[in-house]
Amino acid sequence: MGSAPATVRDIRRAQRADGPAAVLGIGTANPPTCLAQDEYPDYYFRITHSEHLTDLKGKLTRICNKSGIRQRFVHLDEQLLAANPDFTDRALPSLDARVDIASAAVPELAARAAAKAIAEWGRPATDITHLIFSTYSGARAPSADRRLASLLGLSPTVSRTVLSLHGCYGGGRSLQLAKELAENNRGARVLVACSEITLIAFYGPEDGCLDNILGQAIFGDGAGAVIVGADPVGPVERPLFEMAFASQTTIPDTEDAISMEINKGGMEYHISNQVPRLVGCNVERCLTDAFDALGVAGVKWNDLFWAVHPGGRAILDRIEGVLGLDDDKLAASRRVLSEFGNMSGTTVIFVLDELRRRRAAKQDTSGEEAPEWGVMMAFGPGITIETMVLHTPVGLEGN
Ligand SMILES: CC(=O)CC(=O)SCCNC(=O)CCNC(=O)[C@H](O)C(C)(C)COP(=O)(O)OP(=O)(O)OC[C@H]1O[C@@H](n2cnc3c(N)ncnc32)[C@H](O)[C@@H]1OP(=O)(O)O
Repeated sequence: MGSAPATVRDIRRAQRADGPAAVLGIGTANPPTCLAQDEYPDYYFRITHSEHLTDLKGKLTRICNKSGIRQRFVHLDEQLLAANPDFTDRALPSLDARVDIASAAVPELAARAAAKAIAEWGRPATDITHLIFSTYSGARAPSADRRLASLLGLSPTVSRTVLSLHGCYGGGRSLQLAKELAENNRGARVLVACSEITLIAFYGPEDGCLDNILGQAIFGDGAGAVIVGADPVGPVERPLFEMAFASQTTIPDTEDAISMEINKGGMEYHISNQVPRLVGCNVERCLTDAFDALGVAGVKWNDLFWAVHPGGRAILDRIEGVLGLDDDKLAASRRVLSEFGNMSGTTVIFVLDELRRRRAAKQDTSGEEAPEWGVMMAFGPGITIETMVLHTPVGLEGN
């Protein structure tokens, strides 16, 4: 190997970044059709020709009223449904048509979010070295990551990875993987893109299928993108959140609590009504383990900032209760739930975006310092809990 002696250890050291991975840009996007939550039961039962199922409509109305959601955005509008009437009946083989639509729409939505993240980051898209794409709508190869790379004009040497069917922890998982890539590859710039459209799992109401009624009440469509990299190059790159520690925990004996399955009629899912309790019983242990790993004891949860996946209003209530959080601590999560619903893995990226805006606004209006340390958490099938300890560089405008 040439004249200079180099050990594998030296090479390894030179390959790694010096500092922690950080979020360098965030972007989000939604499809244009906006549905008001208080009108949704009428809308859904009308477009699925199911007005006669009055008990189910009553149930959907009750859940919508308690969901903490004001509005959601969806790709599947009335016109698209009229062109694909089979989508209302999950017994019909509509998967091909759904996959056709999703294969175009999912990367296009991701591209809109990614363009915003790249613009905030400030460097050309061709400087992106890695791409991690997460979606529950993927059922083809080459898949949405390949299409997104083309839409954005990424380099042909970009290293691509797809995460499929991770559901609501897809965003958390992608960000942890991005952290590992950025810290282990000096100079790496990782684009994380999550894009979810509920079209793959849309069907009409059926007696005995209450999971669908819950899903109809809470899920929405959206895409989120984040640029992650270590050792930011100033003055162009400005770290929004540094990623201090990340872990994944699986709650034992909960395989059946949240599940998703692709069938001939689209994706079906099950969400146990025990999910808020199961998540609530396990979050504190995940947090304590994370801070123990950092060698920090006795953390007061109210001294942190919080970016929690708003899977449902009851999940946020439960977490707030078990951790004794002040009223405003989950405000970013509640706001995203209210304005967009649960967009599965994408949602936590919207929460990070909302959180940094709130922090900047607070600093501008009151001059009050927001907490320096915080936590991001996301939950999904498994039940899997993703935990990440975040740090905001002090004195940076916009943090
Ligand atoms: C997909 C992924 O990977 C990850 C995810 O995020 S999965 C989704 C996670 N989200 C959840 O699990 C939802 C959490 N639950 C909630 O937010 C709330 O329970 C809720 C908004 C659904 C209802 O609010 P609430 O305060 O519990 O009201 P409550 O009056 O007790 O219940 C209202 C109705 O919801 C129903 N309900 C609650 N959880 C349900 C569930 N998991 N499935 C079906 N119905 C459910 C109740 O049975 C009740 O029905 P009735 O009115 O007929 O009695």
